[in-house]
Amino acid sequence: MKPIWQTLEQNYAENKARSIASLFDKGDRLARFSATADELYLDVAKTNIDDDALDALLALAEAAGLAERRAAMFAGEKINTTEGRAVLHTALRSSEAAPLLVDGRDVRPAIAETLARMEIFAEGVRSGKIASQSGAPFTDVVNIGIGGSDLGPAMARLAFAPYQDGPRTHFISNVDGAHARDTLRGIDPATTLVIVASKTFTTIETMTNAETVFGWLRGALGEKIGTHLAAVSTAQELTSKMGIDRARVFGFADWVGGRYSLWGPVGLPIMLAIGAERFREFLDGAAALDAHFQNAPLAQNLPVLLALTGIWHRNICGYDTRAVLPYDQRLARLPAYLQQLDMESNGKRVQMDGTAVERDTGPVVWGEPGTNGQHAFYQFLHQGTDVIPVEFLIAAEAHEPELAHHHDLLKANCLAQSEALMLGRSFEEAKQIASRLGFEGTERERQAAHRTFPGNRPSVTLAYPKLTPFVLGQLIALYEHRVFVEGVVWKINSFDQWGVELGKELANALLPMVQGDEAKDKDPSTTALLERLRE
Ligand SMILES: O=P(O)(O)OC[C@H]1O[C@H](O)[C@H](O)[C@@H](O)[C@@H]1O
Repeated sequence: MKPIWQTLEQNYAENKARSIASLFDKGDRLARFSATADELYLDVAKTNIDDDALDALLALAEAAGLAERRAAMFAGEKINTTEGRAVLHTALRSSEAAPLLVDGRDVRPAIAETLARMEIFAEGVRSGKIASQSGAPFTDVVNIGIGGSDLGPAMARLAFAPYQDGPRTHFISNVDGAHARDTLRGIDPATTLVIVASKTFTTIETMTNAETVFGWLRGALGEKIGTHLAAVSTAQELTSKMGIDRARVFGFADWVGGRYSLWGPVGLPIMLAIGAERFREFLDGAAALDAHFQNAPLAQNLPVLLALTGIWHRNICGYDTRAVLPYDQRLARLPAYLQQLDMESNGKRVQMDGTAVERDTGPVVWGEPGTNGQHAFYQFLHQGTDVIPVEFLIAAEAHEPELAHHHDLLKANCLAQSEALMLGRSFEEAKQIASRLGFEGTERERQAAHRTFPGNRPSVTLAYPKLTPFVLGQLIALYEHRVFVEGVVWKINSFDQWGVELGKELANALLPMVQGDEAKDKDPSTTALLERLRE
């Protein structure tokens, strides 16, 4: 593998200062540096990756055994080796019939049965057949969950606003009582359905919020609140302990990672909001991308191209972060969703075999919708001392035909930003601008320096016809597989998350001290903070 990394490093060392725009002079760059998968179009041409570098990156993926690892994942092999689990979120959206065995048992019947139960429940609630205690239809759904049991449906809820024809959906995740209090304000408990979503059903934030929200329901409905409850979990026995009727519990298996779980019961709030048919379209989009990932040649494979671009920027160029900038207000929560998907999956420092990683792994992922970001941090993107590779997302068409002029502005801005990042503005051009503004002599030079854009800053663009359920399904699956491919090249386990455990343990130990016990065995900084935070 070494020579491939060296080839890439050498390529970059020789071409670091080359203009990205000049790469378009040679041959049909776009034919190689763009690809489509059903409704998605990916353009990675505005990067400093040339033909030789792309060849080497593709060789890197091959040498890492990508094809075998991919086959192992889809076949249900236990590739999450620290937890001894298969990784089969793809099975939740698959319509294939051939048996898929985990520990010798076909997992497909249970998936189909749960999806059918979810559909009956969701359509029952939406039609009013499954109603509140008083018989009135449910008007609101409150989902209580955190991390993977929150971010997916919360992100999709915004994305699917134009399709929302069911009850309103609300999300309580943070253990901060303010989240529960502010979310419940203005909602009527008499017509609210509460879903407790937790893979493990032990997460302290979710259990605490559930007790609080149950109390809120009891205050309005009396002790019997069962008709207002549902649960989503892998731990069915724990849901019964909380008094949730088995018929209202939607289970899934431990081979669905929390941050990969919105395709199954964790997606129940989405199904309630947009209906079973639209939810199936969402699954179909993801399944289409799964098929593309498995079958398209690596050089035209969207997740592979996106991952290799990520590896180039992270490992070869040394960029620490990547910005995801959706020019789509309804994808406002996509960056937060991707932070968990990407950073919890690939924020790792040891390889599968327990030895230290050889290269930097996942970058910081962050972002905000365009055009809002333009008026906040884009200054940094264009003229800051760090280079930040950017990923733009844009739809050809909006859901508001009567506001088409808004969408035209959105598109023009998105394209302008990738162009400006790549082309920049030379000192010479800036001097002409300064002249036109009336500056002369050294003041003209000084003003021009501030108005110069270095350019040569890379970006990729994902374009799609319209933000439909099918397209969102494709998009999310694309990012999932991108994370997978990067993880394979880095030889890490993208499916565990041991890094979240220590804080949880220490919080348990600190709770009694926060509540008044003497601070014991704590460093002076923590002890002083404990004193200060006591009410
Ligand atoms: O769904 P739950 O079991 O409640 O877990 C919620 C979240 O908490 C954990 O700490 C993990 O880091 C996340 O991956 C998970 O999604």
